[in-house]
Order: sequence, then C-alpha cells, then structure tokens
Amino acid sequence: MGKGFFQVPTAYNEPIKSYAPGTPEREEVLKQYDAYYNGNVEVPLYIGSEEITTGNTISMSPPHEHGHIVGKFHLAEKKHVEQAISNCLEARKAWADLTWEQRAAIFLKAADLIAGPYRAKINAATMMAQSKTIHQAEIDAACEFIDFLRFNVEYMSQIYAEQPESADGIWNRVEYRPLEGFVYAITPFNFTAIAGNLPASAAMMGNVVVWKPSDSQVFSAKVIIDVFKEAGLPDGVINVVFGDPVMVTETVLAHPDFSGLHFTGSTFVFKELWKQIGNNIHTYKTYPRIVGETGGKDFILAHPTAKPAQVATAIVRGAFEFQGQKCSAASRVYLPKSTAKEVLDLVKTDIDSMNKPGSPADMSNFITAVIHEGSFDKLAKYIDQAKADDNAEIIAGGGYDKSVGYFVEPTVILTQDPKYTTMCTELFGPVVTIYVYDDKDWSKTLELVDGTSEYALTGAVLSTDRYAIDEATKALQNCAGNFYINDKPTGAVVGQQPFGGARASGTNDKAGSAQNLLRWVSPRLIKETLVTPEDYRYPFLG
Ligand SMILES: NC(=O)c1ccc[n+]([C@@H]2O[C@H](COP(=O)([O-])OP(=O)(O)OC[C@H]3O[C@@H](n4cnc5c(N)ncnc54)[C@H](O)[C@@H]3O)[C@@H](O)[C@H]2O)c1
Ligand SMILES: N[C@@H](CCC=O)C(=O)O
Repeated sequence: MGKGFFQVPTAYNEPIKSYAPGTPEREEVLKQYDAYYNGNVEVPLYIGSEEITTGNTISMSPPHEHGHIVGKFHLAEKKHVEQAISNCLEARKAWADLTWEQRAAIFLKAADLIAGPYRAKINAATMMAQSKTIHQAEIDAACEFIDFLRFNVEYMSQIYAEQPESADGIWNRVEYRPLEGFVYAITPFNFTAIAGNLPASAAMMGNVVVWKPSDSQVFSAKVIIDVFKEAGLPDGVINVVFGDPVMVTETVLAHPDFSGLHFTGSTFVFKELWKQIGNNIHTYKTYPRIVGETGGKDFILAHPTAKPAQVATAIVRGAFEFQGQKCSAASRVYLPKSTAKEVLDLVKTDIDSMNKPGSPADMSNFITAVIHEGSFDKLAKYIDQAKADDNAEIIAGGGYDKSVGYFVEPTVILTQDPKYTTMCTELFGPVVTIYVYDDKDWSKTLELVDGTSEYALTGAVLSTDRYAIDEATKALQNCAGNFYINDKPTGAVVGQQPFGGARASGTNDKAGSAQNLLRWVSPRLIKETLVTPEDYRYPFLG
C-alpha cells in the first residue's frame, strides 16, 4: 500500500466514435489500414526484456484477402516457453511487491493510449487481422478494451478496500496477495479486447503472466504489446509466446509454479486443459485457479406478442454482426407461427440490402470474411448438409467463396426439427437456424430452449407481455449467463453487463468484474492482537 488511501478515477464507458463519412477518425483509421496493408510487420516473441526472432515463422494475411501478406510472426520452441516462465518468476519479485497504485497507473495509461494515439492503430490492426468492420473493431479493440482496463482498476481498488470487522483489542486486515507462481493466459482470435484483458487483469492484481495469443490474432496482439510497453509495464510481467498450442501448453502446465489459467476459447480445448491440469495436480505448489469462458449456442426466442421488426433486427444484428463470430451470437431462433413469415420476410429484406461480403476497408460492407480456411470449410460443410437434408431448407444466403477471401453469405436455415444439428452445434459463423413453434406451445418451447444445447452463454427473449417475460425469465434461469429481454443477445458492455456463461460455456467468472479479479488473488488474513494475554486462566477460574 502506498502512503495514502488513494482513490482511482471513476471509470466510465469509452464513447463509441461514428466513423461516418467525412469524420477525422474515419480518415485516420483508413490511412493506418493502408499503411499496414502496404507494410510488412514482423512480430517476435516477447520474453523479459528480449524480443526473440526464432526464424521459424508464419506469415499473416487478412482473412478477406488471404493471398496478400502483411507480415510474419515467430514461433517459440520449448526452450523459449521455459525461458518465458523463468522470466516471469524473476519479474514477480518486484512486480508482486509494487504498490497497487503504481500498477493501476500503468493500466490507466494503457487505456488512455488506446483512447488516443493508439486508437487508429488497434482498430486498423483488428480490421486487418480479424476482418472486422470499423464499427466492430471500434466497439471491441478500442472501447471494450479501454473499458476493461478502466473498470478493472476501479474494481481492484474496491477489492482492496474490502476489509473485515475488528473486535475490541484486535485489528483484522486482509491483504490480497497475487497468486504464488505465474498465470497462463490463452486467448481466442475473435476479440482484441479479450486478448488484452486476459493477461492484463491477472497482471493488474500483481501476477506475472505467460500469454499465448491465437495465431489468427497476432497482428492486433502486436499493438496490445506496444501499448503495454509504452504504458510502462515492466519487462517480464507479461511474456508473450506464439506457436504450437499443444507444445506451449504442455510445457506451461508441467511447471510446478503454474498457479492459474485464464482461458477464453472453445469448450473442447478448455475441457482438455482442465483434464491436463488435473493430471498434473501433484506437480503444483498450489491449487491452480481455472477460469475459462468458452462456446455458446445462443438463442433468440420470440413470443407471439413481440414486434416483428424488433425480432428481425435482433436476428440480423445478433446473428450476422462480425459474421456471427461472437461467442454471444444468436444461432438458434424460435419464432411463433403467427408472426414467423413477417419476421423472416424482414430478415430477408435486410440481407438483400447488404453488399456481398467484402473487405472492411470498404466501409459500406456489413459482412466481411470469416477468420480462416478451417472455419470457412466447416461452415460450407454445414450449409451443404442443410441443402441436402429433407428436414432443413436454406431460405436466405447459402453462398460461399474462398477464391479471394473467406467469404460466407449471411445464411438462414429453416428447420422443422428443433434438434436439427445446426440448432445444437456451435458453428461460429454467419449461419442462423430458425424453428417455428405453434403459438399455443409457448411454455413447451421454453423447455425446448432450455434442453436443446449443452451451452448456457447468452439468450434473448422478445415479448410485450410481462407475464410471458416473467415466465421465460424463470424457465430459462440456467440456460444463459447473460439473458436479454427485448434485445439481441450480443454486445455486452463492461461495467453494465458483466459477461460469461455456465454449463459448457465456462466457469462464469464474468470478464470485466470484481468477481473475475478475485480469482487472481489469494487473500491473506492478518490478525493483530493489540494487548496480548499473558495468563492462560479464564476469569471464572479465579
Ligand atoms: N465465452 C466467452 O466469453 C468467449 C469469448 C470469445 C470466444 N469464445 C469462444 O472461443 C471460440 C472461438 O475462438 P477460437 O477459434 O480462437 O478458439 P480455440 O479454442 O480454437 O482457440 C483459443 C485459444 O486456444 C488455443 N488452443 C487451441 N488448441 C489448443 C490446445 N489443444 N491446447 C492449448 N491451447 C489450444 C488457441 O491457439 C487459441 O490461443 C468459440 O468457441 C467461442 O464461443 C468464448
Ligand atoms: N462480450 C461479447 C462477446 C464476446 C465473445 O466473443 C458480447 O457480448 O457480444
């Protein structure tokens, strides 16, 4: 603790810029995008104070133009992962001991750097790496990341202020120690903000981190690293390794000082990691914290009283923004027979009004590319299957083309089978499946929504009938960690809708909340007796 009870600045949500034609932010981000497009970025490993080039590289290309190379990144060998761990442990001595307000200042500075001089860079890099439109890049890489940093600083100070009662003659206090060891952060491709937040939230609480970003996000991860460096994060606090996820992970999880996993990605990978940690449990000095936010099969359920235009907009935005590659994206929809046709006509009209999928550099595009060939091929396979299956029909989209970029049209599948494969499986692309229920089966449909998927991440109910909303809120209590009424199921805002799911969707530790930060500390209770007894006898013994 410093010499004062410092108050951190009150956190607020970063305002979203419009990027409308003629605005300076639009001009700046497009200029930066061109510079990246015509440049050749090289990304080393960041271990301690060293930037290591191994010579074993992978080239980076935008998903919307996979033939064009914009840089390369270096891959770690086992010895580099071991080096990253030993650098962590060396850096821990000073970092864990640094007064908390110094740590807070670094991350507040990082937030302001992203809000200012790095905004165009982090957005343009996210457009390039993940093929996000400028709006999707702005709400993720700029605003959500800034919000994570600012709000977490506020939550950290609230956690430290949380202290026990003290009876007469004693003083009880709790110190929130960082975990003894190091934290391993594994991040997904789809949110630059998540990539930055997973290592940063653990580091903010005094931990040291080995961070392994997704191969498909390295281009924007580089900007995150540049920001942390400029903000003054000491060398060795966050060490970054790229490379074979299995090798990196096996090396990390075999280390006795491994003390926490901060993961976001697919459910299968997370379950495998949990298993590995279990198998290694006798190796570790402490029980590792395991935090994982994983997949979803997020729903929209419309009641017969819901307004068709509102349902249609929730579907189009919820299912197709960022090509459906949000863990929160709507991918199964339940419509009542009485309004289904009107809703689906509106959805089709919206899709018809969109450009063909294209580059985010053309700001009139709403749909850009999916992340990589593996994802493209998987989506194409499910679309082809729906075309062939008797119990499914494609009523909009269904086209795909990977000749230039990994482009998949926004696609709507209509099925008569509520357990049809695309009603249950996470596809992670711009494909939504619709099931039409009989209006009189509303209550049965609630059971169907609850029982269809192993996941429980997000879900939305639209209705103007308050009794129906109440019934749905109760019946669907366990099938979404983020439950939306009369809205789409995406777009959680830090500080307003803490995000995370249960069941197979994760440990629900709510990214961007005090609950999450508490996972990265191990409280120590200190009881100090002010006048220490010197006689063992109770008064009644005389
Ligand atoms: N619940 C949430 O908050 C949330 C947020 C974003 C994404 N997601 C989920 O993430 C998935 C999409 O992201 P993705 O494609 O990057 O996920 P992914 O699971 O393929 O990869 C995530 C990370 O895990 C690493 N990885 C892959 N295989 C591994 C292995 N065998 N051992 C160790 N690490 C391994 C990857 O390299 C990457 O860094 C979706 O399932 C989505 O729902 C969830
Ligand atoms: N928090 C984001 C989703 C993050 C996962 O991909 C949302 O609410 O849409």
